[in-house]
Amino acid sequence: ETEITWWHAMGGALGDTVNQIASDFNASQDEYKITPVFKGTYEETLTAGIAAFRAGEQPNVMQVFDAGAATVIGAKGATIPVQDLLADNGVDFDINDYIAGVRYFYADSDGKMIGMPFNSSTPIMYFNVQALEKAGVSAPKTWEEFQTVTAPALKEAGYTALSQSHLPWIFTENFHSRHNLPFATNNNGYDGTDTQILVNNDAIKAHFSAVKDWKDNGYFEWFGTGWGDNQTPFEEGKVAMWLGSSGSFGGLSKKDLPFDFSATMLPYWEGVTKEPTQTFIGGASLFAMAGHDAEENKATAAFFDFLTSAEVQYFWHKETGYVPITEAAYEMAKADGHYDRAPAAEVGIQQLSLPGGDNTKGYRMGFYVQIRDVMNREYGRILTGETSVEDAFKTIEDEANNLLARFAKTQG
Ligand SMILES: O=P(O)(O)OC[C@H](O)CO
Repeated sequence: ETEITWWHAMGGALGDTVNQIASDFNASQDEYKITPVFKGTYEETLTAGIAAFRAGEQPNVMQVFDAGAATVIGAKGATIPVQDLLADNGVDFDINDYIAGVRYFYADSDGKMIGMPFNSSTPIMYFNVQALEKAGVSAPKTWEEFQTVTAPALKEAGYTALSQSHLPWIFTENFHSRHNLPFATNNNGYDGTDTQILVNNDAIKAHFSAVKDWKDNGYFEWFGTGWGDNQTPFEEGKVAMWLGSSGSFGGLSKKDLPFDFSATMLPYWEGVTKEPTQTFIGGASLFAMAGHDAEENKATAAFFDFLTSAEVQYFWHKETGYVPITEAAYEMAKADGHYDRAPAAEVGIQQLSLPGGDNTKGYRMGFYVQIRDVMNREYGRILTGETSVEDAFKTIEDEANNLLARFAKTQG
């Protein structure tokens, strides 16, 4: 039996599902055994993986989140492109089996898939059904509706209207995609590494000015950069609407919440666009780390083959809320009546399937994890009144461009 390891960042209910998939794989055959190891947050898992690679102790499979993708894809020799791994080990692979939104996010500039899409999500709006009923409103489609109708009514009914769990992901990266606005030069970073960020623009500055006003009016609360810090007040029924990941659906469903919840698409600014576009995938993918022998690589390929089967993908989607990454798994979910039973479970994939544009496929920027740190620091300073929106975005632009220039140098 060949043993392989899988480092991941899936805690709580997600971790239970990861363990279940690993056990099912191990039980499905007797040649290979995979051991999943929880390594903490996405950031901690990436840091641990890079350190392990430098020490020659890397796992066979490493989960890398969206923000770390450019860095890992750019680290030549650190991973085996998944498309090569599968072909070398006789596993059928057709990129067109994957839904359009996930096909090229973890691919190189030639369209070769480098990372195996695994947990693909998108940010959506969850809401407390009874809170909205009490306030006599429905979930807003636009931010204009939010600030003029929904939030004042919810405040009157005794609720903070909104919280969110990831300002860079939801209010920055997907803000640009939802409004089809360019986020970086070079085709949002996909066409080269001499890229500059385009985050210092009027639309997002107006958005953050509005968010600060909402906070000052008691319509919005920011509980810090921690994901759970912002989700918990929603679960407790204090905050009526919460922007989180479609991958939070399963965890919320398994909790005994004191209200019914549902979900809808991420609002947009009608003043910015009358034709809102799709968001792009978040979450993470699995990379096959280089430096292992042929038998272990064969085991990794077998595991990826198992993982991407329609049955396993549908199980993962149903349990967690991460979107089905293959057309076959999506069809299986529909045929099984999953969305008849839980309509909110389809919101993520529906939002990913809205009309797209030139700027809706995400971004490719190296050292982006550090760029998010700069954003989080500056956004926190905006919300606590320590800096102005204007100064914060100038700082983010300058520091991000310095990081991008440093990354470009590492790429030769
Ligand atoms: O919470 P997830 O897994 O949907 O990931 C959200 C973001 O994409 C993380 O960068």
